[in-house]
Amino acid sequence: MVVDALQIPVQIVPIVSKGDQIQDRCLASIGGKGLFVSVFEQAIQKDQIDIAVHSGKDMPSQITDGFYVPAVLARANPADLLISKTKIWPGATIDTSSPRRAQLYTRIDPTCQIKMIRGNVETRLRKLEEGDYDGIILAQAGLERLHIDLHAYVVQVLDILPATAQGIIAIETKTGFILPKNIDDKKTHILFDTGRQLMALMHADCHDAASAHAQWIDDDTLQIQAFYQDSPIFMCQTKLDQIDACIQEMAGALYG
Ligand SMILES: NCc1[nH]cc(CCC(=O)O)c1CC(=O)O
Repeated sequence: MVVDALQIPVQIVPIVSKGDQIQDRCLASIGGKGLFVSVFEQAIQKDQIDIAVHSGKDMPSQITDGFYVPAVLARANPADLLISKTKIWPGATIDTSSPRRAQLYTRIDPTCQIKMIRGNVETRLRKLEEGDYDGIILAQAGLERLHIDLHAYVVQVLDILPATAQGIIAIETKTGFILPKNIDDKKTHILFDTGRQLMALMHADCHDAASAHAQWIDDDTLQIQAFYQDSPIFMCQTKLDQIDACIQEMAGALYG
């Protein structure tokens, strides 16, 4: 997608990050903030690559000094999906390694049992097939990008707050490097920055049961929703020039 947008000859350098090796992203127990991005930052420093392409939601809330995000792509659908073999029932066993999904799904079904399985999407779907658990929660955007065929499953769009920057692909590079073509989706970039700034103010990232999710209501109004651990979902609407005040207030209420 990024290569298409840049419209210049690009050399793709595949890099396996620690997160990929462990085959599970943002797993709280193996921790280490920015598991995904640090290896890419090292490759940029060594001039092995010019830019890194990340899933925005896997990036730490604050970017490493000396790096910046010159562009994000237009956001894909940020929804989370609940995938199961048959319609899910109260008390079902649900697979997720995301503290946010565990916290928010438990609010929908307090009798559910959360199981944290390691593995990529294929492994998880196979284990669902084999009956290791009854349901699995995954991001719609990721499933669509991987062209995973879900027609054999029951798929339900979950009414839970998505992760900060879910569905947003972000480009990272070192300060001073200018992209040969401006491919930034400005409106998505505002959502990206707003959510991440609020997460940083809450001292939270994807290892925490927390999220700050911004969306456009109209051309110059944002809606921001956020929660931290067992707090309710806080919501505010703000005009563009008041975003900062709005997230300061929300952070104060959520992370006192
Ligand atoms: N936590 C891992 C992760 N990081 C980005 C995506 C794909 C969705 C996206 O780009 O936002 C996924 C998979 C998932 O959460 O189901």
